Amino acid sequence: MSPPRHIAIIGAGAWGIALAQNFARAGHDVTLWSRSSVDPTTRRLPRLPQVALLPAVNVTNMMPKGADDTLFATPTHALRDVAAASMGDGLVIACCKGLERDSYAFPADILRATCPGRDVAVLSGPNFAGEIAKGLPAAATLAASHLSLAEEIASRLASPRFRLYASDDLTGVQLAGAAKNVIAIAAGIAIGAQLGENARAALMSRGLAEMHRLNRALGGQAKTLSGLSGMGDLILTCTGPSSRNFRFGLALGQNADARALALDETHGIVEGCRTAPLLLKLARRHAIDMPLVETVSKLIAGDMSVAAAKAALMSRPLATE
Ligand SMILES: NC(=O)c1ccc[n+]([C@@H]2O[C@H](COP(=O)([O-])OP(=O)(O)OC[C@H]3O[C@@H](n4cnc5c(N)ncnc54)[C@H](O)[C@@H]3O)[C@@H](O)[C@H]2O)c1
Ligand SMILES: O=P(O)(O)OC[C@H](O)CO
Repeated sequence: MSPPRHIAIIGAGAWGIALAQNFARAGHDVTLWSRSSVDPTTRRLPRLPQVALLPAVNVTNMMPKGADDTLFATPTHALRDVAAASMGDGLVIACCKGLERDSYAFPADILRATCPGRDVAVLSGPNFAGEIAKGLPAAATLAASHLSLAEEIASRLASPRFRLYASDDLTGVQLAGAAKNVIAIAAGIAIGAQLGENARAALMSRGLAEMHRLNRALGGQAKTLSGLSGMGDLILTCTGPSSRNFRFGLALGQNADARALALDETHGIVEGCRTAPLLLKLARRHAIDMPLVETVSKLIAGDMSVAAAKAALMSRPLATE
């Protein structure tokens, strides 16, 4: 085991709380920052009153300073503001999955801009927060600009319950993390609209093909998409009923008022809703065809019905694999 570190987690939603539990259990000194005020007597967070944190987690609404490592677990759209307010000179790790509006920046690019001079890494993989919080076994990719840096970070943050695999492919890891949420919405729609398991598998495979095309254009490595942050997270999010992206798609496929649900962040962020139109624009900038992402964007915007989406995707010109 590596020596305990002072770890700051920024963002006290499902993922921030789970990461705090994980690192506290592994023996680190953890400070969890919540933007809402915290009740110090119960150590419970007002937005998630059912969550009682391990005693080793120090909860604060003052931005922690002097941490060895700072992990950001807010939604992607909030990252720039909270990272700009973060203090210290230690490593910063993006744990959110998505793209920033207007800039189309991935989380690590946002951290590079807001935390100059600090090492930047990304943590991404098939990880439902609820399972991590319980200490169930899991694995993820830890990416940094150099493999040696990624390996060093992985070795000091991994634990017997949470294995970390090092990667130097920041682009591939982040593209996969952003895109799988969009494909998971498509998978949920297919199941919600009773289009069948064959349709879901086809959407996952063709979604992966779209991810490969954009990944190549952005300079990411193909092998990343076969790994934990690629296939691993795609499988989990498209098939795990606790995925919020999948559940949102399910509701949309069942004709429920899913758009209102997605915008209500008290049920947790559905990152794929924000990501879909941004990913489509990013793809168009690189002249990459992403018909599935385009279709999901239209469905989310209410510009297409599920029946029309099914007809459009099934009548596209036949292609090779
Ligand atoms: N939940 C998971 O299983 C999981 C796993 C891996 C990665 N992620 C990613 O982590 C990120 C966060 O997800 P989550 O599940 O914790 O979401 P969540 O909706 O449960 O929590 C989001 C947290 O961010 C805070 N927040 C929102 N806007 C903010 C702002 N402008 N400034 C400061 N804080 C703000 C909210 O108060 C809340 O505490 C997402 O990008 C998600 O894709 C989630
Ligand atoms: O609940 P979701 O759909 O945001 O997915 C959570 C994680 O990203 C799964 O790895």
